[in-house]
Amino acid sequence: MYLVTAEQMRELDRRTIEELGIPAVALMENAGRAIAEEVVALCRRRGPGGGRDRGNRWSNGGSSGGDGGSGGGADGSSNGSSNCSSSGGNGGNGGNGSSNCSSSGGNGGNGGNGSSNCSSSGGNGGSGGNGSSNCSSSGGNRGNGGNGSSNCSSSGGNGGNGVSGDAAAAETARAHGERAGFQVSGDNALTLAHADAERWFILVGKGNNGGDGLAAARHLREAGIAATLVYAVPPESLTGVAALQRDAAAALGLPALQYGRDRLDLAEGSGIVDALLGTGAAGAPRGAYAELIAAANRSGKAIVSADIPSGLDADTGATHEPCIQASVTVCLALLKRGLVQYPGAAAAGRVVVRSIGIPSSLAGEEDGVSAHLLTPEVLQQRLGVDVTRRRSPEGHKGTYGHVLLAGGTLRMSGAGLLSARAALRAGAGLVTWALPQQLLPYVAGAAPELMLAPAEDGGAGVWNAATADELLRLSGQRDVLAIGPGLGRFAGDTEWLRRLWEGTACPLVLDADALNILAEADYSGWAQRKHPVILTPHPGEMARLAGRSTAEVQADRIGLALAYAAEHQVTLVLKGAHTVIATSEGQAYVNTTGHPGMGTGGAGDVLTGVISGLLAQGLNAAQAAAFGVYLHGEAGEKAACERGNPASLIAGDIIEAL
Ligand SMILES: NC(=O)C1=CN([C@@H]2O[C@H](COP(=O)(O)OP(=O)(O)OC[C@H]3O[C@@H](n4cnc5c(N)ncnc54)[C@H](OP(=O)(O)O)[C@@H]3O)[C@@H](O)[C@H]2O)[C@@H](O)CC1
Ligand SMILES: Nc1ncnc2c1ncn2[C@@H]1O[C@H](COP(=O)(O)OP(=O)(O)O)[C@@H](O)[C@H]1O
Ligand SMILES: [K+]
Repeated sequence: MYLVTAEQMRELDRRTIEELGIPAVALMENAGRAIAEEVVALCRRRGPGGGRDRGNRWSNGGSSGGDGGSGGGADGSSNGSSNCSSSGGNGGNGGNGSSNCSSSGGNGGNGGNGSSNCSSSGGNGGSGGNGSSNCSSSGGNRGNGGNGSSNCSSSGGNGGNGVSGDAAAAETARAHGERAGFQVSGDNALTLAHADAERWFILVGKGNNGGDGLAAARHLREAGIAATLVYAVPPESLTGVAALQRDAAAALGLPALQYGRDRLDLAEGSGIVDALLGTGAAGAPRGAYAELIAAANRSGKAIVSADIPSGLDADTGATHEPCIQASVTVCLALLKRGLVQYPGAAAAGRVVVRSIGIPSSLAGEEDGVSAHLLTPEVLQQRLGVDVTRRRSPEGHKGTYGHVLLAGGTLRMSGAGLLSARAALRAGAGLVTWALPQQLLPYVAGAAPELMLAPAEDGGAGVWNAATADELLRLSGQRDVLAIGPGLGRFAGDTEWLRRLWEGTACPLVLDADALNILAEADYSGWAQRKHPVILTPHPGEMARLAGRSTAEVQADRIGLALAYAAEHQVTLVLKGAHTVIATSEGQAYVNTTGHPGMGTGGAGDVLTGVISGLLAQGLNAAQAAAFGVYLHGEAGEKAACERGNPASLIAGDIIEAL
């Protein structure tokens, strides 16, 4: 899935309109319809008069996708769960909003709604794979299979009718399904059993985002939902296609208020569509926009944002003050970068990407820069990774490469051990851990699968500059050199690292203090390497490398990672929630796996080992970095699930879950 900036999106809009001849108003009409469908889907999920429904999932397509975080359910359900293997009992819901699960709904259950990376199956009468992605799913008899799913192998059950969620609509579908030869159904995506209990306020801005909201209001009216327009500016100031939408809404008699002129109490409604600011916004919301955003957040009502939450920087994920805190963001056409980086990702709630007639095939790399959400499809199709990690039947340990790890000191021996063990679990055939001599008695036997290469340390249990010769010698027979976990700093470390940088004929992975050494060196003057370098900084290390503050790094992670990787011709892994991988050729990948439980000492050392282990097996730098980050996050999710409470997750658990 592509990730675009506001400017790239505008260019795709322009090309669709000018080169394909699709009228702008048709795109807006589709946008409005998509937003209305997601409002209906949200109303179904929460029931009449429900409160806020905030979750955080991406899904691509269907109006019923992504029930993440809805919590609670019938017998044997796993709603809102993640990383679990579950099965719903009779009448249960299996796997709603789940991720990385194997789940199956029992009789009458729903299997795999909004799930990702799942194998799921709905039982009799269940729904399989609604809004899911990367799934293999199947609905049972009378089930709904694969609505809005992408990249799925899914099959609906007998009599299924592509409808989901709403019980009344499902009942209608069943009735029709049983009448052979004559099947009629209404517009199910805009059908809501309790529509008359809903009243939505549509906050309308001056630009095309406001136009989307106006179109949505008409479609909501069609679904029987009362929609009241709230203009942030005098309606007369709207222009172009947004003005067309304004006039259509007025002709239909939709009630309209103007902020600051008419009385408004958002608490009187059951939900809010935020169509104030989209990709055309510049800077922090001003005047009436800011006041409406603050009032919407205060109201406690569910908010569905059109395209992006108003107040969000669509490119960076930075949030202005104020910024809408949405339950659902209906992202139009292509996923905006700002929706996948924090704090924007949190402000967006659940993100649903809806197609509106702008072909994604138009998105390309004309300017040499592109960004993608890191999914199994991207790993396989764009990066050419065999995600099954198949082993050759005739393979042996020599087939899978040999990692050399330089790290660990007496005070930080665990970091080296974690890295080395993770490299083994990632599938490297052999791993040698080079470490200061004095550590040997303490770590010998801690991982019997490891080979240890003690380096002379003068009895202090720390590294010294003289060890470069020994490391150069050892690296001659190894496939990758990883430096950093538990390394510490020492006299002459800059020259030590320069010698390894210039003298090794294999890929290098640098982490922890190796990055701090690099940050202090002007390494642009070092000899160019023939073999790739992967840097794996956390935001603090990135700040030192880039000479910025940590806050500046976090303010535009994708942009900074791309710029740094291109300038220094390295593969960069900027760690943290939704880790960014940037390649020297101008590609960025934003990870989709991981868990807050991974914020624990040593988790990064494990990642270094995983990436090194993959490099040793012959993956190239981009493949190893991206797949390593993906697997590491997936293992973290699994380990968090297995621990019961994610707070108790420790780095070693991630290794065991690999
Ligand atoms: N065919 C298409 O084009 C399609 C477009 N689509 C939709 O259009 C959206 C982009 O629309 P857009 O470019 O009109 O900009 P948009 O975000 O509505 O706002 C701009 C207006 O807001 C104002 N303003 C700006 N910053 C402000 C601030 N900080 N505080 C206060 N006001 C501020 C500024 O007014 P000004 O200050 O210049 O008078 C300007 O007029 C996109 O996100 C998607 O939803 C889809 O329907 C697909 C088809
Ligand atoms: N909230 C989170 N969500 C997902 N991954 C996380 C989160 N917090 C930390 N991580 C991951 O855990 C690892 C922590 O690495 P790092 O900070 O280098 O730890 P250490 O230096 O202790 O080894 C990184 O891979 C990071 O992406
Ligand atoms: K918006």
